[in-house]
Amino acid sequence: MPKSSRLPIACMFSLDEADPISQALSPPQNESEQDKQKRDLRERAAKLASDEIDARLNKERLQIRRTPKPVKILLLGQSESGKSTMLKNFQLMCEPKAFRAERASWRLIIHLNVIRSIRIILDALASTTPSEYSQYTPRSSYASQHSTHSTSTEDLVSDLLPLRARLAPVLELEETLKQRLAARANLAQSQNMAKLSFSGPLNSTIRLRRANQEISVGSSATMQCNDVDDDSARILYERSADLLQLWQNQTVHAVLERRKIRLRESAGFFLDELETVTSLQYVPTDEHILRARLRTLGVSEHRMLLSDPYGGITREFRLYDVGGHRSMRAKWAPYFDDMDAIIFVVPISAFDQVLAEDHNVNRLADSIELWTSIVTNELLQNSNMILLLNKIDILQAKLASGILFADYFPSYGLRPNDYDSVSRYVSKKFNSILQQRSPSPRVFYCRRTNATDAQSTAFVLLGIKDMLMRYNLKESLIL
Ligand SMILES: Nc1nc2c(ncn2[C@@H]2O[C@H](COP(=O)(O)OP(=O)(O)OP(=O)(O)O)[C@@H](O)[C@H]2O)c(=O)[nH]1
Ligand SMILES: [Mg+2]
Repeated sequence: MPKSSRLPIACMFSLDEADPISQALSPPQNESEQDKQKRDLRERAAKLASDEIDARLNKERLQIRRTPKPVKILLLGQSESGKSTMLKNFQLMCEPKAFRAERASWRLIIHLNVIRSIRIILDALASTTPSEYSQYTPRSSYASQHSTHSTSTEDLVSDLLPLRARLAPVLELEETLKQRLAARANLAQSQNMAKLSFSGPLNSTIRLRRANQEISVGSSATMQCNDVDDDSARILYERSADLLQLWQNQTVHAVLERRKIRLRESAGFFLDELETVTSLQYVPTDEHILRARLRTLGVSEHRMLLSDPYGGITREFRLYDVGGHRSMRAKWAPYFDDMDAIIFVVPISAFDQVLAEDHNVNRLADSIELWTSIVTNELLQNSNMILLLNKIDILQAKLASGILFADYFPSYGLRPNDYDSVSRYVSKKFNSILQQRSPSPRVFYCRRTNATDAQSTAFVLLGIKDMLMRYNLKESLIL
């Protein structure tokens, strides 16, 4: 030990007797024996207190080091692939009470979804000339089973035109509902920015909406249905017979069929349940919430505490949901840093569709291109890649109806046009891109999902959660 360290404390800091610290640390001049003993006692007590504080700080530091890092998951994929629906499934699985507390808020969104479908129908009718109608022979099996209407031009004039006029108040409702929900979203967002609420020690969510859902929902008082919402619901209720008449009209189905508008496969489709969703007592079910369509703008962060059933360890999961529209993809990059996993959602049923933002681009081809850019990204090279081939229910229905996968992907060749072969082919395609293009070797984890089926999706998500929990725990022990 160097000699200087044996010097009295005052000497170690300064030899200058005019220095105020030296003066404060020096024993008083002419100190009596009694005062010296008192001073010694005081100094010993102070040292004891200081040692205790040090010990507590050390313990806390150790605890922080032992607490596993949060597991960070980024949901990626093109618009309408099902990212937000996957997030809803996570919430349903982890915090069902909070999820269900938001039920009432979803009613307005479902009403908006209904109005959107009605607008699509009325727009299609408006752009069809009376002479065109006479050529239509209904072919839809739905139409022939459910319709009570014939297809002549006279019927069109006597039925559809007055119907369109009667439905005008429903269309006017669209703007009112949008504005109301946007206003609430702003209010809820400012509240949520300030509020981090745990509803319990386990399986709870801190909802911190960084931004920008087109319309967001929440269970706060501001998001509850009120009298104004009841007025809108009443308009829909009063027009429900007209809505039903429109949806059951076989000319309508003939027009949609000829224009290749497949409403049943489109997002937020509720026209087959018009009576239920327009009833005054309507409260959305879990399934309806999963099927409701709400476009994401920007990025939102959702935190959940999840427990490991094997080790009883509780981990924080942070899920980031992004808007998948091409114009929003630039906002993803800041979230690439430090992600444990990417859940990449591909709407496999979209093999015969084009992007809403660019009608020259096939949606499945766009997903393949996007996947390539994600797996080759160096910032993400340490993230686990989880591929979800979603919307398998729609894929199955499409293939069964005779739509040929090979018509859109000629490389599929003469393989059977069935669900198993098509999904295996697509999965292999994504895997080969990962194996060939990833900067470092990575395991391919792929699942086929129908995100509107909560039970089967919960099973898939539980597997992902356990896998990530184990992986992340191992990583944090290495650290
Ligand atoms: N039939 C069916 N519909 C699904 C499935 N997954 C999602 N949907 C529906 O597809 C629509 C779009 O899903 P979202 O989860 O909002 O899509 P997104 O990827 O978040 O879209 P953006 O927010 O625009 O990026 C919703 O109406 C969902 O209910 C599925 O597996 N099957
Ligand atoms: Mg979304």
